[in-house]
Amino acid sequence: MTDTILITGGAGYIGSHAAWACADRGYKLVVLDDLSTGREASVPDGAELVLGDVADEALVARVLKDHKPRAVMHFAGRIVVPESVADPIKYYRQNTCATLGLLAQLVEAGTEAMLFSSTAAVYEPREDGAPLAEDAPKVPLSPYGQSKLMTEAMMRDVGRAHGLSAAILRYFNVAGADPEGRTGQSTPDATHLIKIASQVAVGQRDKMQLFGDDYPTPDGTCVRDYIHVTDLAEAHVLALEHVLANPGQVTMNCGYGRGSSVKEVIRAVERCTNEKLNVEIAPRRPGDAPALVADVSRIHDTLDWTPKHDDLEEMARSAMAWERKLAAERR
Ligand SMILES: NC(=O)c1ccc[n+]([C@@H]2O[C@H](COP(=O)([O-])OP(=O)(O)OC[C@H]3O[C@@H](n4cnc5c(N)ncnc54)[C@H](O)[C@@H]3O)[C@@H](O)[C@H]2O)c1
Ligand SMILES: O=c1ccn([C@@H]2O[C@H](COP(=O)(O)OP(=O)(O)O[C@H]3O[C@H](CO)[C@H](O)[C@H](O)[C@H]3O)[C@@H](O)[C@H]2O)c(=O)[nH]1
Repeated sequence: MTDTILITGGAGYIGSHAAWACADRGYKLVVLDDLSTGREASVPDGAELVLGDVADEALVARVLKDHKPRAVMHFAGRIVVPESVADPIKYYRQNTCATLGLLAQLVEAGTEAMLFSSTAAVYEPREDGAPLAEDAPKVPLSPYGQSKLMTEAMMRDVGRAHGLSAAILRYFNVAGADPEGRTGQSTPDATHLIKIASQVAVGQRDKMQLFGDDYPTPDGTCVRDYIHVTDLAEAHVLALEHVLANPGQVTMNCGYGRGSSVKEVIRAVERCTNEKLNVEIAPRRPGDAPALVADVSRIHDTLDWTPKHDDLEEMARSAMAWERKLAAERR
């Protein structure tokens, strides 16, 4: 019998890519999403979309009873770092507390496994940009990162006590869009570098800002480990199959283990169009870490995962194609 997977936030950027990856693999899907930042058209054909709040425990209980998913991939949540600094209650409520309710319902329903979207924002950034292994010190700079770290702790305790298997996936910087153009990053006011630079490259924005060129990094701009969302989605399918076959808990960084500076990203986007982007040097953005690069030993030791899109230009090209598609839809 085909396994059913519940995907919370499956209409969102990363969740919809993971949903398509699961659909391509033949899983039956139920997506629970309130469409607060998600896009209904990004949900794979054939997946059942339940409109609602993941914090609504009665609704979650009903979905679990009706569909009996073998596992849940939990993407739903709030993701804007500066907003979390201004409104921490929202982040602890919608990320941490909502996930506590979800965990309670998963235990009640006897669901086998849960995958959770965590983040590199849980780590204490290193000044030297050295790769961060999963056991590196955790000192989140924002309530967003803290809300994710608290959720990780809850998952471990609940998993241990009640036999809920768990894969905690700490994403580094996710970028790009589905190469088949089925989904992409669709939030109108997204703040992510590759999305913004792609919008400038396709003429949807006049200019962009580069936040800080005086960091203690090789070219003075922040360094990040950018991972193509399609490779990340594939890692989810493999992590799902890993925890279903090997009950227990695993925490894995998701990145390529290579840092790129903001200037390098901008140059990669420029190479896609052979045109200079209009970039303004601006002050540092509060809360930005100088460098965040993943140590990816564990994910490679654990999963048979071979990234296929490890290329900044490819990320930028797919993001640009998606921006053009979104613009055409708006016309
Ligand atoms: N984008 C990144 O670079 C990044 C990096 C690290 C971790 N993450 C994590 O990955 C997950 C997905 O991020 P994303 O970039 O796809 O964001 P997104 O905003 O595109 O997706 C979130 C989805 O969840 C839905 N949602 C939000 N709150 C909900 C609620 N209470 N009930 C039901 N649905 C709800 C939204 O409508 C949306 O479809 C988040 O948990 C985020 O913290 C993202
Ligand atoms: O218009 C822009 C946008 C970004 N940047 C810079 O580009 C780098 C990357 O910024 P992003 O906003 O793309 O990504 P962040 O590293 O801030 O954060 C992302 O990755 C984190 C993990 O590393 C968290 O998970 C978070 O949710 C996710 O948004 C930063 O130095 C930022 O200052 C610019 O210079 N100009």
